[in-house]
Amino acid sequence: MSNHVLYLNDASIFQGDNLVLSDVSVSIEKGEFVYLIGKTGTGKSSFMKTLYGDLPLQKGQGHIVGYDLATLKERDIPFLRRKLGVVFQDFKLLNDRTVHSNLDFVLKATGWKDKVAKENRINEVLAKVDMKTKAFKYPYQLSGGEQQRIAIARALLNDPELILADEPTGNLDPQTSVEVMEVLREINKNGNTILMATHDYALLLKYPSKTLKCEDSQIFEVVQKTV
Ligand SMILES: Nc1ncnc2c1ncn2[C@@H]1O[C@H](COP(=O)(O)OP(=O)(O)OP(=O)(O)O)[C@@H](O)[C@H]1O
Repeated sequence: MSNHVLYLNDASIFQGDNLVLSDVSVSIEKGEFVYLIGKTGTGKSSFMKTLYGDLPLQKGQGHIVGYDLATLKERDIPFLRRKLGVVFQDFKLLNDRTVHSNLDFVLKATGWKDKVAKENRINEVLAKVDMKTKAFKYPYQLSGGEQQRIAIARALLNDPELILADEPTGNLDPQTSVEVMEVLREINKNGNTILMATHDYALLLKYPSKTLKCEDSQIFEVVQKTV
């Protein structure tokens, strides 16, 4: 049995008719922490969108957490997303609900009914990001770094097989970026697989790990020099 959570072979990524990436052959194994880098406009977000079903895979093979991207149906997408945790640069929390209610909303939407089980799960994920004391706060009462921790907690609710983080530190200052990165690394050490798109080369140098680069319509693995 292979340990791939993601496997693409000779895949092409399109935005409409516009070919963004071609000949994409990459794989991610269970437990890996993988960076996705590349200049602006080289296709990082398009790649991520293809992985969570926002863009169709029109050419080539792609398998992610047990789903075949080439034959993915509209009705499969919510189920695919339950097996993925997605974290965005702009957090995407619901501002009119408390942290607790943001998390409860996702649990309800993904079929959790038992009240005690929901409370336990909310407490567990908040503990993982060190935010247990902030459950009653509204997102606008939190700093950017704290909001991103909550977004990470939300991504963890359904114990995802792969976390896709699209520039999760893009809106944060350098010190807060390091703190959020420490949270992601801790989660990775505890067994979660993470693919993180970033522009933040300081983080790459500080925390070297497998790195994929988008350039000239291709994705390839780069060998990093450690410092
Ligand atoms: N909705 C869209 N419709 C058409 N073309 C798009 C769309 N979104 C992005 N593109 C194009 O696809 C290419 C890749 O964009 P993408 O956003 O994936 O790059 P990126 O590497 O994530 O950039 P950034 O680092 O700025 O977020 C660009 O040429 C962009 O203009």
